[in-house]
Amino acid sequence: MTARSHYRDGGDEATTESNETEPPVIELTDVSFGYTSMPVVEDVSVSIDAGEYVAVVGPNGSGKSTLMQLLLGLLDPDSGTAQLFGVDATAFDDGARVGYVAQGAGTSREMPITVREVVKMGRFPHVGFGRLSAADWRIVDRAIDTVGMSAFADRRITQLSGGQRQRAFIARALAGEADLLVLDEPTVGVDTESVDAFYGLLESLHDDGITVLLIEHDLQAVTEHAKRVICLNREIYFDGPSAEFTDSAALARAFGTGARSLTGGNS
Ligand SMILES: Nc1ncnc2c1ncn2[C@@H]1O[C@H](COP(=O)(O)OP(=O)(O)OP(=O)(O)O)[C@@H](O)[C@H]1O
Repeated sequence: MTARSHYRDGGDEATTESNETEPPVIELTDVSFGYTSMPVVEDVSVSIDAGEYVAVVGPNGSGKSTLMQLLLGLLDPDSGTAQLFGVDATAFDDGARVGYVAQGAGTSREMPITVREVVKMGRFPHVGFGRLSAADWRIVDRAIDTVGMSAFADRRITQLSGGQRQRAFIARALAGEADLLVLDEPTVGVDTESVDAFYGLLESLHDDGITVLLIEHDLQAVTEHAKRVICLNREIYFDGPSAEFTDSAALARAFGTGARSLTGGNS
């Protein structure tokens, strides 16, 4: 039995089989980190299991991106431990299992390549830099179709809207058969009409058993869509079901007195 997502099987099965002995996808234990002697993440312990859909929220400069880099092994904790799929995050080397969509991904002008070429890169960990087989190309095209980008497959990535670019990079992760999708503020630059559709896509990937972890500034969107919320402001102020976050005192404590309600537009 495996806790890996069913996306690779064509998504026919709606649930993820779990194995009692499978380690959490992400496990941070008492992690502290500072760029200087001042910690920006302090004593953070978080465990995320396969198939969860989690949003990290917090005010500007509260350590959200730093936390993502710690759990992806891009930064080494000053103290505590960070594990990815049961392995020390900095030593983790099965990069295809993790699809990371950074903020502003694909906006560089040095990237005049098409959506299909971007998504094709998702196969490289599996085939090296060799030629893709017909089966690999089917996986690429299915990934593009899953994110609703078939009509734009030959469009240059630099000629897409913010939301379309996000979809292209999610497709690259799907082509790599990622089990974990990590997104840093994915709806920045996405027009309001497309935000719901974007969350619909994340929901369907979650239904396929993919673990979804995102940083989101839109608190309303978080409580509507993510299943679990982690509210960070150097330390964790709240970690629980998103439905319980709405009126949480933690919201006011983490964001300050101006953010007592989610309808106030604070972020
Ligand atoms: N490379 C760096 N070197 C030094 N300080 C940094 C670096 N990156 C971030 N910081 C500082 O660490 C703190 C946390 O930053 P981080 O980017 O993790 O916050 P964030 O919650 O993601 O912020 P935002 O919501 O504004 O993107 C901030 O005070 C920031 O200025």
